[in-house]
Amino acid sequence: MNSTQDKQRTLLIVEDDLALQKQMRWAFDASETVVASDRESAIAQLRKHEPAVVTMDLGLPPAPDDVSEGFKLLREILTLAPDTKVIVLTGQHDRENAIKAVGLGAYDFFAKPFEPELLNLTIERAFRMHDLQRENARLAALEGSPLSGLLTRDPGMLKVCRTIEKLASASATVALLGESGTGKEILARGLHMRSARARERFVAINCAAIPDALLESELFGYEKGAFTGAVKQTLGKIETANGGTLFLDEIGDLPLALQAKLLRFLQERSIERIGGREEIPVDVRIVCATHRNLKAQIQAGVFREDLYYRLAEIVIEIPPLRERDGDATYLAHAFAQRFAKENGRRTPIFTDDALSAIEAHRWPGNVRELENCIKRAVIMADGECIAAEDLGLAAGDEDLSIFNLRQVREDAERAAVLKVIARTNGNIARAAEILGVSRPSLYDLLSRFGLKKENAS
Ligand SMILES: Nc1ncnc2c1ncn2[C@@H]1O[C@H](COP(=O)(O)OP(=O)(O)OP(=O)(O)O)[C@@H](O)[C@H]1O
Repeated sequence: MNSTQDKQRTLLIVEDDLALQKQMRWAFDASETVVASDRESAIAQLRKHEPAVVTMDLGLPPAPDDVSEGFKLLREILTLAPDTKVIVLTGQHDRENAIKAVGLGAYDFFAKPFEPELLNLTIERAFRMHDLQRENARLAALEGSPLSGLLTRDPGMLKVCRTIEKLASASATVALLGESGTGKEILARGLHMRSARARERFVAINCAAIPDALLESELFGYEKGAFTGAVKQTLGKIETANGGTLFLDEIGDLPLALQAKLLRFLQERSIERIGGREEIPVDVRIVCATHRNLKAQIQAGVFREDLYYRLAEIVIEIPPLRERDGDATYLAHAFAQRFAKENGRRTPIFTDDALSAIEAHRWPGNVRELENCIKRAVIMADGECIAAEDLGLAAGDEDLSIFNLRQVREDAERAAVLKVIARTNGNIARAAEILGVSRPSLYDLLSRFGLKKENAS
């Protein structure tokens, strides 16, 4: 967290006049300043420090009297880091180039010689604008989730959402397979809301939560007097969902006798209430879900194969939370914001060790477990921070996975180094520049990964 904040306050000064460079560094000491005196070193600094704001002279070596090198640098900065706020310093009567620079995407311009106080104000404003844009982008990402109420940034999960969107208009029966708490119901609702049936009802029934003896009447309904206690005619969930979508959760727990009855309904598309004689046509779209392995259940003889093929016209596998890149911390922030708002509190900040613990935990209960964990932490946290101990996650678990995370980082670093070394044909100076590290650091990495060449230059 802190390192990101520091980065956001970094100012890059590109100035070839070393005396002026020093003066500027001194004048703008409210920010972390880094300097460069030509285009190449400026780009290297940009990659390394990711400054939020850059001030740059348009006249840069090798032709300080010309603006072409300056414009080239401006274009490169805006291509590499489009959010950077660039303030261009021009000659006293150089309106034309100033306007051109702003046209290319510079944030503002200033004529030289400048008054440090005035330039400082513009720099401050640029930092604020940068922060605001970041915050807006973050909020937009929160709101612009692919399906209503579903938050994710993981490519695998985004793909699932796109599939759901595509399938919404079709009438095919969809089976959602995934561990408990992975969001199967949210996805089923998303499918319904995006379909032509959205104005009709979405009816959910959890086959595992209702005793077998009651499940039949819950699904199919009954006529008055059908059995003791049947005091009035009652519609079942299937009929209630007529015109809309029926979500059969935990379908793997449906008893065999009811499997036969459900299969008949799927074939005939009509039902008979318990104790009734009438065939009632029902038009529903079926979405079912289970955390069980249906194929294994078929093998074991507890799930009908013919029903499986009726239900699983399209199968969507939902990845568990531990396999979604970055989603655990992303969701943790979103839930903390939501629960804090609901409790009239300020959104707490996660400490670094809390974030590491969230990343490291395996989340066997998936998003539901994470949601409950953050809800409790928001209530338990004393101040404005959520620390690792507020989360109450098992410590042993953590250590193991931190080891794994390190491995993941190391693998990613190794892959990046290898790729850049290959691209630059072994040119260490160039590779270090692209990777945003110093040459000695790159040598260290090469030897750590056993990639060091004897005569590396
Ligand atoms: N990607 C997500 N973004 C936000 N909230 C989510 C997400 N996935 C799940 N949730 C929330 O987590 C909880 C569990 O989700 P849901 O009931 O859809 O899971 P499920 O897979 O159907 O679980 P089960 O198999 O136990 O019925 C719900 O409160 C839901 O709102």
